[in-house]
Amino acid sequence: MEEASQERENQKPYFSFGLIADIQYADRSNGISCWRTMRYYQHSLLHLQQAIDEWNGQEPHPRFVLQLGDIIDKYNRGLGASEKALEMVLAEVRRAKMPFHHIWGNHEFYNFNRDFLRESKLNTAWMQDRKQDDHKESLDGKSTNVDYYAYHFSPHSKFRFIVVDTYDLSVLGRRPDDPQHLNSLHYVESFIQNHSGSSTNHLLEFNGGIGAEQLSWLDEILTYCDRHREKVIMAGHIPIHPAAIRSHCLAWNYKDILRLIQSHQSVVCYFAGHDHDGGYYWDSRGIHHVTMEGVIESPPSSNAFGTVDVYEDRMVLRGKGRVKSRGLLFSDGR
Ligand SMILES: Nc1ncnc2c1ncn2[C@@H]1O[C@H](COP(=O)(O)OP(=O)(O)O)[C@@H](O)[C@H]1O
Repeated sequence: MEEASQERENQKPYFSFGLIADIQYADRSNGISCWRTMRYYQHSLLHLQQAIDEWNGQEPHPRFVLQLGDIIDKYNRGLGASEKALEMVLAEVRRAKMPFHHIWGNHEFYNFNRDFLRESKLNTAWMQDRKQDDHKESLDGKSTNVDYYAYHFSPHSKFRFIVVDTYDLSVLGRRPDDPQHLNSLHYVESFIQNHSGSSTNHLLEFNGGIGAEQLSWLDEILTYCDRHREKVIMAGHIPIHPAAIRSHCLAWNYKDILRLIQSHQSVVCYFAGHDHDGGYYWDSRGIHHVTMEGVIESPPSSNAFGTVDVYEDRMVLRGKGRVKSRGLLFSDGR
């Protein structure tokens, strides 16, 4: 028994990656949010610096970082400082020895529209995987639909990461006459009409969902991963499991998303941000739902980021500041 745990301790991970969420930088004094929580708008940049220093100093350093969205705060827009604030955080990101995969959250859409984001450094889909496997079955990393921002990549033959766009269904980021904007309004209206007994607390403007086309793209990728015995780690801004959050921060169509990913044995974990208190749940199908604590609500004496070590049978999240450390075991068959 002791030998087994000793062996475990001596094991080297296949690779590691960093996690950080809700930096929400703005050149603005600390303030209380409408949820009566304290937000540290300027200090969040120092927190990002500290996280990058720590990752750069790790040996070996993490292969990449998943930045889970809301990199700058909505207040920048009112200050006319959206591009400047973005440049400030990206200047920090450039110091990192590893690439960042950026996810888009509601605050990206308060500051910019999709056309801007697509052309910006926050579009990291160029790191998508376009590899062909041994059977010459091609798996094109990027979705063919240009309107949503989702892609996948494989840093190790046994693992694949899928970045999903949880504002694909949304009333943020598109012009009011855009077909997908209208489609999103229609989704909410018809949900309210057809689900009279269900809770609609999460159908808020600052949440959104994954549209039908993206879901079918996801289904295809996950089918490929099931077949090739790859373990899938998903990441999106909005949480998708009601037990992994403390508030109403839940994707509009979380039930559809959960139903889909739980039907594929490849999915082992879903990382999200958005709910700054963080949360965790290991669902009935063995999928770990980790909601990362937000940098913006971390006092100067603390922080909120993590490094995940990936092994054959588990991941280990080493949390810093408000982020709890956790072992994330892969269930049998996952
Ligand atoms: N009903 C609620 N009660 C308390 N906090 C909530 C509630 N709904 C959402 N939140 C909080 O709102 C935050 C999401 O914030 P954010 O994306 O920054 O938008 P905003 O700036 O509009 O609050 C999360 O920290 C979440 O916990």
